[in-house]
Amino acid sequence: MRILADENMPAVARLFADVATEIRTVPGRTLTPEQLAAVDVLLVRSVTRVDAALLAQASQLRFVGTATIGTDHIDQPLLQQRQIAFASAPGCNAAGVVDYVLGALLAQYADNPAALAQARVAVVGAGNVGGRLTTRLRALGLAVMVCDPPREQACLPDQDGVSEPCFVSLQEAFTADIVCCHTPYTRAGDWPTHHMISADLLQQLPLRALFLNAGRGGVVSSAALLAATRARPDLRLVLDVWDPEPDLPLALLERAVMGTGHIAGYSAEGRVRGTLMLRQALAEKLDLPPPELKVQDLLPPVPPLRLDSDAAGAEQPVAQAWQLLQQAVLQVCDPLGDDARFRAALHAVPAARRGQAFDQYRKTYAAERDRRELASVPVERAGLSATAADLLHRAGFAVHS
Ligand SMILES: NC(=O)C1=CN([C@@H]2O[C@H](COP(=O)(O)OP(=O)(O)OC[C@H]3O[C@@H](n4cnc5c(N)ncnc54)[C@H](O)[C@@H]3O)[C@@H](O)[C@H]2O)C=CC1
Ligand SMILES: O=C(O)C(=O)[C@H](O)COP(=O)(O)O
Repeated sequence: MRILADENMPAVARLFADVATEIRTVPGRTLTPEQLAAVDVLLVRSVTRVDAALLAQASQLRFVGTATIGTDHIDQPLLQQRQIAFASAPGCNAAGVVDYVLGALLAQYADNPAALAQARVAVVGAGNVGGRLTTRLRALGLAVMVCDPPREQACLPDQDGVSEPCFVSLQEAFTADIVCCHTPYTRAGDWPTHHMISADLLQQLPLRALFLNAGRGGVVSSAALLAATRARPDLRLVLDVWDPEPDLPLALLERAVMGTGHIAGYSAEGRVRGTLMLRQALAEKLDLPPPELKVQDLLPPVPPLRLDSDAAGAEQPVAQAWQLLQQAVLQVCDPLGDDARFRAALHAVPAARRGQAFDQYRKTYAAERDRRELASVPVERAGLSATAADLLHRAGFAVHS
């Protein structure tokens, strides 16, 4: 079986070696129809548009897998019509996105992290990512409302089987202090998300509200974000995804209080889990042996986190606990550092090479930034107050006594 994979697919050799006669890796953004001529299995990421043009010479193709949650880059009806099996990796990097959001919010409440607990949050799109985010924020004591009309109409419970008690409209979501957007990018259906969030809607946000998009850039146009922040300079934008990618307008990055290059889901676990899920799906669809390795076999163990509880000050247990949480989350997942590296990468090149710089930033991030999920990071309970240990546990850390 001949496998062609994106060069940024971690652990592909280890996971697919037993079922492949050949594994070739190539840059996903510039994949050509010729490269697919004698290929049985294609493994892609979000940067490869899998459509009729790309598959023009793929007469041998039996399976397409994308190691991503989003599937807007795949022509699924075409695959069905050509009887090519398809799999994505739903939920693979959802925990990583939630860690990123938590890090971004704690960084934005730098002076007084405990004040985050008082913020009213709206989560738009409450699937694998938004559902987990809602659970995590509520566990930390935040009031969270949820806007997800498809889920509301279908009376779908979240990934933990819980029915959402706080569904609101998009209009109402934009009365929150923090709006986090985690919808897919869709152009059809009852609730298409293409440019769903308008400049008018953004301008209805309360003073100094924060809008975070870690779903897909196309859900809100750059023009709308620029117009809204021109009219309302107090609004805070945290953007991980852009319209368009990779050639985003630098003017929008200048307006954002935090900007990163589509890396919210780039935890080491999330990326390896994505490849592993494709290996599992290939086994099921083509009746092959299942993979023998698990996520933990493919990653090194994580050393315990070192926290400086003295630096946080002990006079107020709740305030201290939030400061420790901020310290802990930002050590593991550092959106401020990611933001600085992103700006530096894009400013270092002329406009014509910005798209390449965007891709290079993501590639380097994935290869060099060993970002682990909070759930994999051990925290020693000794030396922590009961309040701090409890808060770290509720944030998702593996707190050990
Ligand atoms: N920035 C990053 O690194 C990452 C971005 N993503 C993006 O986040 C998106 C969401 O991921 P998941 O939660 O795993 O997807 P999911 O499919 O599990 O959940 C999406 C949710 O959005 C809801 N939704 C759909 N249309 C909506 C609308 N018009 N208004 C409100 N809600 C709507 C759906 O009902 C569903 O509950 C993905 O499609 C992907 O595009 C995912 C992972 C990483
Ligand atoms: O899973 C998704 O959907 C995402 O947006 C991923 O973070 C995309 O990562 P790449 O496939 O572009 O590396």
